[in-house]
Amino acid sequence: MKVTVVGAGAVGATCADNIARKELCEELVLLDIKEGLAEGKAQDMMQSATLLGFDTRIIGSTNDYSKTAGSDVVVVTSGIPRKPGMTREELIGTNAGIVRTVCENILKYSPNAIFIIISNPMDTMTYLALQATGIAKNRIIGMGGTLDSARFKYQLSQRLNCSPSDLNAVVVGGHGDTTMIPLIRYATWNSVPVTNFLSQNDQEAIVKDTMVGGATLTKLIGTSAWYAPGAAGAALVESIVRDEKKLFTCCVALEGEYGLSDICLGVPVVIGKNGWEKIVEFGLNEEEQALFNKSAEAVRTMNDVLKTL
Ligand SMILES: NC(=O)C1=CN([C@@H]2O[C@H](COP(=O)(O)OP(=O)(O)OC[C@H]3O[C@@H](n4cnc5c(N)ncnc54)[C@H](O)[C@@H]3O)[C@@H](O)[C@H]2O)C=CC1
Ligand SMILES: O=C([O-])CC(=O)C(=O)O
Repeated sequence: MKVTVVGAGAVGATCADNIARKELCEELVLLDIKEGLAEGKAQDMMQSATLLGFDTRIIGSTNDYSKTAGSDVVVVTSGIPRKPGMTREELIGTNAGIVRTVCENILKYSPNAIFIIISNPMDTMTYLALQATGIAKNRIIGMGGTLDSARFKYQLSQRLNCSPSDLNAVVVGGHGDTTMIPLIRYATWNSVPVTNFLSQNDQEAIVKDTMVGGATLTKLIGTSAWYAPGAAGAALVESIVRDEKKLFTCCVALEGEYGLSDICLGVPVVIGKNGWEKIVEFGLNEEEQALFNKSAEAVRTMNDVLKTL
Protein backbone atom coordinates (compact mmCIF):
# COMPACT_ATOMS: atom_id res chain seq x y z
CA MET A 1 0.00 0.00 0.00
CA LYS A 2 1.08 3.54 -0.72
CA VAL A 3 -0.40 6.61 0.94
CA THR A 4 0.31 10.28 0.17
CA VAL A 5 -0.40 13.17 2.50
CA VAL A 6 -0.44 16.57 0.79
CA GLY A 7 0.39 19.44 3.11
CA ALA A 8 3.12 18.84 5.68
CA GLY A 9 1.78 21.41 8.10
CA ALA A 10 0.18 20.73 11.47
CA VAL A 11 -2.66 18.44 10.31
CA GLY A 12 -0.78 16.73 7.47
CA ALA A 13 2.30 15.90 9.55
CA THR A 14 0.17 14.63 12.44
CA CYS A 15 -1.89 12.50 10.10
CA ALA A 16 1.29 11.10 8.50
CA ASP A 17 2.77 10.39 11.93
CA ASN A 18 -0.34 8.41 12.91
CA ILE A 19 -0.30 6.50 9.60
CA ALA A 20 3.36 5.57 10.08
CA ARG A 21 2.97 4.54 13.72
CA LYS A 22 0.07 2.27 12.78
CA GLU A 23 2.02 0.89 9.79
CA LEU A 24 -0.95 1.44 7.50
CA CYS A 25 1.22 1.32 4.36
CA GLU A 26 4.66 0.30 3.20
CA GLU A 27 5.35 3.69 1.64
CA LEU A 28 4.16 7.07 2.83
CA VAL A 29 4.80 10.26 0.85
CA LEU A 30 4.53 13.66 2.49
CA LEU A 31 4.32 16.50 -0.04
CA ASP A 32 4.33 20.25 0.52
CA ILE A 33 4.90 23.30 -1.66
CA LYS A 34 7.22 24.88 0.93
CA GLU A 35 10.84 24.08 0.11
CA GLY A 36 12.31 21.44 2.41
CA LEU A 37 9.36 21.22 4.82
CA ALA A 38 8.08 17.79 3.77
CA GLU A 39 11.61 16.32 3.43
CA GLY A 40 12.52 17.63 6.88
CA LYS A 41 9.39 16.31 8.59
CA ALA A 42 9.67 12.97 6.76
CA GLN A 43 13.25 12.55 7.98
CA ASP A 44 12.29 13.58 11.51
CA MET A 45 9.49 10.96 11.54
CA MET A 46 11.79 8.29 10.06
CA GLN A 47 14.24 8.97 12.86
CA SER A 48 11.49 8.00 15.34
CA ALA A 49 10.99 4.62 13.61
CA THR A 50 13.44 2.62 15.74
CA LEU A 51 12.17 4.31 18.89
CA LEU A 52 8.52 3.65 18.13
CA GLY A 53 9.03 0.36 16.31
CA PHE A 54 7.45 0.99 12.92
CA ASP A 55 8.64 0.00 9.46
CA THR A 56 6.79 2.41 7.18
CA ARG A 57 9.11 4.17 4.71
CA ILE A 58 8.40 7.91 4.74
CA ILE A 59 9.47 10.08 1.80
CA GLY A 60 9.30 13.87 1.72
CA SER A 61 8.73 15.83 -1.47
CA THR A 62 8.75 19.53 -2.32
CA ASN A 63 5.96 19.64 -4.89
CA ASP A 64 7.35 16.73 -6.96
CA TYR A 65 4.20 14.77 -7.70
CA SER A 66 6.09 11.99 -9.49
CA LYS A 67 7.03 10.78 -5.99
CA THR A 68 3.34 10.25 -5.22
CA ALA A 69 2.80 7.98 -8.25
CA GLY A 70 0.65 4.94 -7.67
CA SER A 71 -0.81 6.07 -4.35
CA ASP A 72 -3.79 4.07 -3.13
CA VAL A 73 -5.00 6.77 -0.76
CA VAL A 74 -4.27 10.52 -0.78
CA VAL A 75 -5.05 12.81 2.14
CA VAL A 76 -5.37 16.49 1.17
CA THR A 77 -4.55 18.92 3.99
CA SER A 78 -2.93 21.69 1.93
CA GLY A 79 -4.27 25.18 2.49
CA ILE A 80 -4.42 27.88 5.08
CA PRO A 81 -6.02 27.34 8.51
CA ARG A 82 -8.24 29.94 10.18
CA LYS A 83 -7.16 32.37 12.87
CA PRO A 84 -9.21 33.20 15.98
CA GLY A 85 -12.43 35.03 15.09
CA MET A 86 -12.57 33.65 11.53
CA THR A 87 -14.99 31.09 10.12
CA ARG A 88 -13.85 28.13 8.06
CA GLU A 89 -15.85 29.55 5.16
CA GLU A 90 -13.58 32.60 4.98
CA LEU A 91 -10.75 30.33 3.77
CA ILE A 92 -12.46 29.53 0.48
CA GLY A 93 -10.76 32.22 -1.60
CA THR A 94 -7.27 30.86 -0.90
CA ASN A 95 -7.97 27.18 -0.42
CA ALA A 96 -10.16 26.51 -3.48
CA GLY A 97 -7.26 27.18 -5.87
CA ILE A 98 -4.87 25.09 -3.77
CA VAL A 99 -7.21 22.11 -3.50
CA ARG A 100 -8.06 22.18 -7.21
CA THR A 101 -4.38 22.24 -8.27
CA VAL A 102 -3.42 19.54 -5.78
CA CYS A 103 -6.25 17.21 -6.86
CA GLU A 104 -5.42 17.64 -10.55
CA ASN A 105 -1.72 16.96 -9.95
CA ILE A 106 -2.39 13.93 -7.77
CA LEU A 107 -4.76 12.41 -10.33
CA LYS A 108 -2.09 12.56 -13.07
CA TYR A 109 0.13 10.18 -11.11
CA SER A 110 -2.43 8.19 -9.10
CA PRO A 111 -5.49 7.65 -11.32
CA ASN A 112 -6.96 5.06 -8.96
CA ALA A 113 -6.46 6.86 -5.66
CA ILE A 114 -9.10 7.39 -3.02
CA PHE A 115 -9.07 11.04 -1.87
CA ILE A 116 -9.65 12.17 1.70
CA ILE A 117 -10.25 15.92 1.74
CA ILE A 118 -9.47 17.79 4.96
CA SER A 119 -8.76 21.37 3.80
CA ASN A 120 -11.46 23.90 4.75
CA PRO A 121 -14.17 24.82 4.10
CA MET A 122 -14.21 21.05 3.87
CA ASP A 123 -17.74 20.39 2.52
CA THR A 124 -17.15 22.76 -0.38
CA MET A 125 -13.58 21.52 -0.92
CA THR A 126 -14.96 17.97 -1.20
CA TYR A 127 -17.53 19.12 -3.77
CA LEU A 128 -14.71 20.89 -5.61
CA ALA A 129 -12.50 17.78 -5.53
CA LEU A 130 -15.31 15.75 -7.05
CA GLN A 131 -15.67 18.28 -9.87
CA ALA A 132 -11.93 18.77 -10.40
CA THR A 133 -11.16 15.05 -10.65
CA GLY A 134 -14.36 13.72 -12.22
CA ILE A 135 -13.72 10.36 -10.57
CA ALA A 136 -16.33 8.01 -9.10
CA LYS A 137 -18.11 9.62 -6.15
CA ASN A 138 -17.21 6.81 -3.74
CA ARG A 139 -13.52 7.72 -4.08
CA ILE A 140 -13.96 11.24 -2.66
CA ILE A 141 -14.36 11.44 1.09
CA GLY A 142 -14.48 14.64 3.12
CA MET A 143 -13.21 14.41 6.70
CA GLY A 144 -15.21 16.51 9.15
CA GLY A 145 -17.97 14.52 10.83
CA THR A 146 -15.46 11.91 11.96
CA LEU A 147 -13.67 14.59 13.96
CA ASP A 148 -16.87 16.31 15.09
CA SER A 149 -18.26 12.98 16.33
CA ALA A 150 -15.06 12.37 18.32
CA ARG A 151 -15.42 15.84 19.84
CA PHE A 152 -19.09 15.13 20.60
CA LYS A 153 -18.02 12.00 22.52
CA TYR A 154 -15.41 14.05 24.36
CA GLN A 155 -18.01 16.63 25.43
CA LEU A 156 -20.43 13.89 26.51
CA SER A 157 -17.70 12.10 28.48
CA GLN A 158 -16.85 15.31 30.35
CA ARG A 159 -20.47 15.80 31.46
CA LEU A 160 -21.12 12.10 32.17
CA ASN A 161 -17.72 11.57 33.79
CA CYS A 162 -17.23 8.41 31.75
CA SER A 163 -14.81 6.98 29.22
CA PRO A 164 -15.28 8.47 25.73
CA SER A 165 -14.68 4.95 24.37
CA ASP A 166 -17.91 3.75 26.01
CA LEU A 167 -19.90 6.29 24.03
CA ASN A 168 -21.54 6.10 20.65
CA ALA A 169 -22.48 9.43 19.13
CA VAL A 170 -22.61 10.98 15.68
CA VAL A 171 -22.57 14.45 14.20
CA VAL A 172 -24.08 14.84 10.72
CA GLY A 173 -24.50 17.79 8.35
CA GLY A 174 -21.89 20.37 7.45
CA HIS A 175 -18.50 20.87 9.07
CA GLY A 176 -19.18 24.46 10.10
CA ASP A 177 -19.70 26.24 13.42
CA THR A 178 -23.42 26.58 12.71
CA THR A 179 -24.01 23.78 10.19
CA MET A 180 -23.07 20.63 12.11
CA ILE A 181 -25.79 18.61 13.83
CA PRO A 182 -24.81 16.56 16.90
CA LEU A 183 -27.58 13.94 17.10
CA ILE A 184 -27.91 13.71 20.87
CA ARG A 185 -31.16 11.72 20.59
CA TYR A 186 -29.13 8.85 19.12
CA ALA A 187 -26.12 9.08 21.47
CA THR A 188 -25.66 6.17 23.86
CA TRP A 189 -23.48 5.20 26.81
CA ASN A 190 -22.94 1.48 26.34
CA SER A 191 -26.24 1.25 24.48
CA VAL A 192 -28.26 3.32 26.99
CA PRO A 193 -29.45 6.68 25.59
CA VAL A 194 -27.41 9.49 27.16
CA THR A 195 -30.60 11.53 27.38
CA ASN A 196 -31.47 9.28 30.37
CA PHE A 197 -28.61 10.80 32.34
CA LEU A 198 -28.47 14.44 31.23
CA SER A 199 -30.70 17.42 31.97
CA GLN A 200 -32.07 19.40 29.03
CA ASN A 201 -29.64 22.21 29.89
CA ASP A 202 -26.68 19.84 29.87
CA GLN A 203 -27.77 18.35 26.56
CA GLU A 204 -28.02 21.79 24.98
CA ALA A 205 -24.61 22.80 26.36
CA ILE A 206 -23.00 19.62 24.99
CA VAL A 207 -24.46 20.21 21.53
CA LYS A 208 -23.34 23.85 21.53
CA ASP A 209 -19.82 23.06 22.78
CA THR A 210 -19.47 20.36 20.12
CA MET A 211 -20.54 22.71 17.34
CA VAL A 212 -17.96 25.34 18.26
CA GLY A 213 -15.29 22.75 19.11
CA GLY A 214 -12.96 23.86 16.32
CA ALA A 215 -13.46 27.57 17.04
CA THR A 216 -12.80 27.05 20.75
CA LEU A 217 -9.47 25.36 20.02
CA THR A 218 -8.56 28.01 17.44
CA LYS A 219 -9.07 30.69 20.08
CA LEU A 220 -6.95 28.81 22.62
CA ILE A 221 -4.12 27.85 20.27
CA GLY A 222 -4.09 30.83 17.89
CA THR A 223 -4.50 28.54 14.87
CA SER A 224 -6.76 25.55 14.31
CA ALA A 225 -6.35 22.12 15.87
CA TRP A 226 -4.30 19.22 14.52
CA TYR A 227 -4.04 16.25 16.91
CA ALA A 228 -7.63 15.04 16.61
CA PRO A 229 -7.93 16.14 12.95
CA GLY A 230 -4.76 14.21 12.07
CA ALA A 231 -5.97 11.17 14.02
CA ALA A 232 -9.37 11.34 12.29
CA GLY A 233 -7.71 11.41 8.86
CA ALA A 234 -5.57 8.40 9.79
CA ALA A 235 -8.63 6.50 11.11
CA LEU A 236 -10.25 6.85 7.68
CA VAL A 237 -7.04 5.72 5.95
CA GLU A 238 -6.99 2.71 8.28
CA SER A 239 -10.56 1.71 7.47
CA ILE A 240 -9.74 1.91 3.75
CA VAL A 241 -6.40 0.09 3.67
CA ARG A 242 -7.55 -2.62 6.11
CA ASP A 243 -11.00 -2.78 4.52
CA GLU A 244 -12.50 -2.47 8.00
CA LYS A 245 -15.91 -1.29 6.81
CA LYS A 246 -16.26 0.96 9.84
CA LEU A 247 -19.08 3.45 10.07
CA PHE A 248 -17.93 7.08 10.14
CA THR A 249 -19.67 10.35 9.42
CA CYS A 250 -18.02 11.66 6.25
CA CYS A 251 -18.82 14.28 3.68
CA VAL A 252 -19.91 12.48 0.50
CA ALA A 253 -21.88 13.19 -2.66
CA LEU A 254 -25.59 12.74 -2.05
CA GLU A 255 -27.87 11.58 -4.84
CA GLY A 256 -31.26 11.60 -3.20
CA GLU A 257 -30.16 10.26 0.19
CA TYR A 258 -31.56 12.32 3.06
CA GLY A 259 -33.66 14.04 0.39
CA LEU A 260 -30.71 15.93 -1.16
CA SER A 261 -28.76 15.89 -4.42
CA ASP A 262 -25.83 17.70 -6.05
CA ILE A 263 -24.14 18.38 -2.73
CA CYS A 264 -21.45 16.83 -0.52
CA LEU A 265 -22.53 16.70 3.11
CA GLY A 266 -21.76 14.73 6.27
CA VAL A 267 -23.71 11.48 6.64
CA PRO A 268 -22.89 8.09 8.16
CA VAL A 269 -20.99 5.97 5.62
CA VAL A 270 -19.26 2.60 5.57
CA ILE A 271 -15.57 3.10 4.77
CA GLY A 272 -13.68 0.22 3.14
CA LYS A 273 -11.29 -0.65 0.34
CA ASN A 274 -13.49 1.03 -2.28
CA GLY A 275 -13.69 4.32 -0.40
CA TRP A 276 -17.14 5.11 0.95
CA GLU A 277 -19.16 2.04 0.15
CA LYS A 278 -22.60 2.73 1.51
CA ILE A 279 -24.60 5.61 2.97
CA VAL A 280 -26.54 4.65 6.07
CA GLU A 281 -29.82 6.55 6.33
CA PHE A 282 -30.91 7.40 9.87
CA GLY A 283 -34.54 8.08 10.48
CA LEU A 284 -34.20 11.80 11.15
CA ASN A 285 -37.19 13.36 12.87
CA GLU A 286 -38.79 16.50 11.49
CA GLU A 287 -36.65 18.86 13.54
CA GLU A 288 -33.40 17.06 12.64
CA GLN A 289 -34.30 16.95 8.94
CA ALA A 290 -35.05 20.69 9.05
CA LEU A 291 -31.59 21.31 10.56
CA PHE A 292 -30.06 19.06 7.90
CA ASN A 293 -31.80 21.00 5.12
CA LYS A 294 -30.65 24.29 6.63
CA SER A 295 -27.11 22.97 6.82
CA ALA A 296 -27.31 21.96 3.16
CA GLU A 297 -28.50 25.45 2.22
CA ALA A 298 -25.48 27.02 3.88
CA VAL A 299 -23.11 24.60 2.15
CA ARG A 300 -24.80 25.24 -1.21
CA THR A 301 -24.22 28.97 -0.75
CA MET A 302 -20.49 28.25 -0.37
CA ASN A 303 -20.54 25.85 -3.33
CA ASP A 304 -22.01 28.70 -5.41
CA VAL A 305 -19.07 30.90 -4.39
CA LEU A 306 -16.82 28.45 -6.25
CA LYS A 307 -18.34 29.65 -9.54
CA THR A 308 -17.21 33.21 -8.80
CA LEU A 309 -13.55 32.35 -8.06
N1 LIG B 1 -11.73 19.06 7.98
C1 LIG B 1 -11.30 19.18 9.23
O1 LIG B 1 -11.86 18.58 10.15
C2 LIG B 1 -10.13 20.05 9.53
C3 LIG B 1 -9.61 20.86 8.54
N2 LIG B 1 -8.50 21.62 8.79
C4 LIG B 1 -7.99 22.38 7.66
O2 LIG B 1 -6.81 21.76 7.17
C5 LIG B 1 -5.99 22.71 6.51
C6 LIG B 1 -4.55 22.59 7.01
O3 LIG B 1 -4.47 23.00 8.36
P1 LIG B 1 -3.04 23.04 9.09
O4 LIG B 1 -2.30 21.80 8.80
O5 LIG B 1 -3.29 23.45 10.48
O6 LIG B 1 -2.34 24.25 8.30
P2 LIG B 1 -0.77 24.47 8.11
O7 LIG B 1 -0.60 25.88 7.68
O8 LIG B 1 -0.04 24.02 9.33
O9 LIG B 1 -0.38 23.49 6.92
C7 LIG B 1 -0.86 23.65 5.63
C8 LIG B 1 0.27 23.27 4.70
O10 LIG B 1 -0.22 23.30 3.35
C9 LIG B 1 0.87 23.67 2.55
N3 LIG B 1 0.43 24.09 1.23
C10 LIG B 1 -0.16 25.25 0.87
N4 LIG B 1 -0.40 25.28 -0.45
C11 LIG B 1 0.03 24.09 -0.94
C12 LIG B 1 0.07 23.51 -2.25
N5 LIG B 1 -0.42 24.15 -3.32
N6 LIG B 1 0.59 22.29 -2.37
C13 LIG B 1 1.08 21.62 -1.32
N7 LIG B 1 1.10 22.12 -0.06
C14 LIG B 1 0.57 23.35 0.11
C15 LIG B 1 1.55 24.78 3.33
O11 LIG B 1 2.88 25.01 2.88
C16 LIG B 1 1.47 24.23 4.75
O12 LIG B 1 2.65 23.54 5.11
C17 LIG B 1 -6.65 24.06 6.76
O13 LIG B 1 -7.41 24.45 5.65
C18 LIG B 1 -7.55 23.79 7.96
O14 LIG B 1 -8.61 24.69 8.04
C19 LIG B 1 -7.87 21.61 9.99
C20 LIG B 1 -8.35 20.82 11.00
C21 LIG B 1 -9.53 20.00 10.86
O1 LIG C 1 -11.65 24.77 13.27
C1 LIG C 1 -11.00 24.79 12.21
O2 LIG C 1 -10.88 25.78 11.48
C2 LIG C 1 -10.30 23.55 11.79
C3 LIG C 1 -11.30 22.47 11.78
O3 LIG C 1 -12.02 22.30 10.82
C4 LIG C 1 -11.54 21.79 13.05
O4 LIG C 1 -10.66 21.73 13.90
O5 LIG C 1 -12.65 21.28 13.19
